[in-house]
Amino acid sequence: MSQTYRSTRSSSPDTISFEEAIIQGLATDGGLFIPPVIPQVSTETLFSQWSKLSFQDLAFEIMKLYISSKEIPHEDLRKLISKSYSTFRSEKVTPVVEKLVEGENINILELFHGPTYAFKDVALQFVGNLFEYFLTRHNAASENKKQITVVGATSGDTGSAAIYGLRGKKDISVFILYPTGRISPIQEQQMTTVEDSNVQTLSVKGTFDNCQDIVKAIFADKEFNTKHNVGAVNSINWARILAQITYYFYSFFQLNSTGSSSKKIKFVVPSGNFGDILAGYFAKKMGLPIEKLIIATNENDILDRFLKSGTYERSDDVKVTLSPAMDILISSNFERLLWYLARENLAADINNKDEEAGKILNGWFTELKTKGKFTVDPKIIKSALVDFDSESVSNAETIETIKSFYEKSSNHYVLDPHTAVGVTVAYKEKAKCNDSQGLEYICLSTAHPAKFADAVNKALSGFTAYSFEKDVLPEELAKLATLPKKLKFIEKADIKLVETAIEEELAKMEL
Ligand SMILES: Cc1ncc(COP(=O)(O)O)c(C=O)c1O
Ligand SMILES: N[C@@H](CCOP(=O)(O)O)C(=O)O
Repeated sequence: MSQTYRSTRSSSPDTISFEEAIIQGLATDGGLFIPPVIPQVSTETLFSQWSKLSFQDLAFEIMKLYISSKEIPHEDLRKLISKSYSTFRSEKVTPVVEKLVEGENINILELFHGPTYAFKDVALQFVGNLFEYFLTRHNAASENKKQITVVGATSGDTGSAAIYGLRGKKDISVFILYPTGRISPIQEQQMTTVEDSNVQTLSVKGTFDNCQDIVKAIFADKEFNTKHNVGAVNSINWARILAQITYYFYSFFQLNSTGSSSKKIKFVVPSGNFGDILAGYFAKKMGLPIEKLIIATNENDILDRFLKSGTYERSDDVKVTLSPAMDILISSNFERLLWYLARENLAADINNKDEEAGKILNGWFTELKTKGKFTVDPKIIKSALVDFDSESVSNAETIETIKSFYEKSSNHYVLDPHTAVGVTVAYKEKAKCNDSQGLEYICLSTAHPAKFADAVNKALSGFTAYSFEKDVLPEELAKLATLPKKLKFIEKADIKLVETAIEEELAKMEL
């Protein structure tokens, strides 16, 4: 089994180790690191062994397939996993709430039981501990002490999850860029009220895509990167995707532990940067018999448009929606999927398939940069549609679903607006497909509703029995409003302004 990594844009046969891929974050050619070999798991192993494991044991079985024990000995990997999930409020880490509406096959996979109440915690608690592990080991063995400057972009959730994963960690500083006024008040409070001196938030006048572009440009700035050892916490970092694979297996087993072919499962995933659903693609390719992965987008629907037209087109017109964490125009991780699709469909008959796929991807992404779009061979779309389907959802539909789900579910279940986008898509998919008997939908619930008071109250304030403070808001989040905020404004989405701010703040930090 190969446990090495290569860039999606590389046409060289060279590969790098897991540690290099994680510490480097983004490849110097602008590509994302991927494992060219996806490990396979037999049906026998899945249903006679893995289906009985706890979340932590399952995470260990999956991760050890992607990380050589020469890099992280198994005992250390187990400890890293156990530490990472000890901070979760649910014993199951990511529980499935089954059939909330009587007679309907919609199940909710709750991914928000970590420290910051969003799915990002599942990966970022692990990533924080992984950075610490690699740095401590390096610094103990070398006279050349290393420090990492983590620079991340957020549309609201990655930022706080990264900060909570890395706060107070030795030799690591964290800078998080977010678009001013485009995240929810609680998300901003979560990020800006952390007192640890190694953390700084940067509120940037612009959109999430501007922030993400600046982060990628900082990685490409050789001088700055070499001087500061820039690290990635966004899902450009492979460890983010890896850690998310576990909950696809774990939730599948919660509904179908025997592998019974009459119990099929479709996953519906609210998508923006395509990191969450990409983990589902890896689970499927490893052998988990997922029927379909359904991409659910809000009105920022580049992914849905691509699957329907074959043209990946950047627009500058980001729509402000009620699911702001998905207000994203360019989905970073889509590039990873395209690499596998290009290799399978356009390089199948070539000897050096990996290198050829890299060449193709490089061509597409150069076109995206110069012409604002690229179009793929119809074979790519046909192949993508074997694993994926997609739908987009309007603000009005989002509100309607929060309302109707509250009305008809047991215990008046409150959906956050991102989860509501997914649930709406599940209903659309049900109406569109002639699903077989026994088919179940697992809708990923990517955030706690308390993080998005505006949308939730808009949908539910008409119900006399409903109270946001009493029914939705956890005490831990309510308290944040009273704490002092630490943030720095960046007047323009400009890389130089951001680099200067980082250097000014770094000089003040005692790492
Ligand atoms: C609450 C929430 N839902 C969904 C998404 C979309 O996930 P992804 O970017 O991995 O597609 C995000 C942000 O990434 C999010 O914060
Ligand atoms: N929705 C995200 C955007 C960043 O995505 P990432 O998964 O690449 O970190 C957020 O909440 O910040």
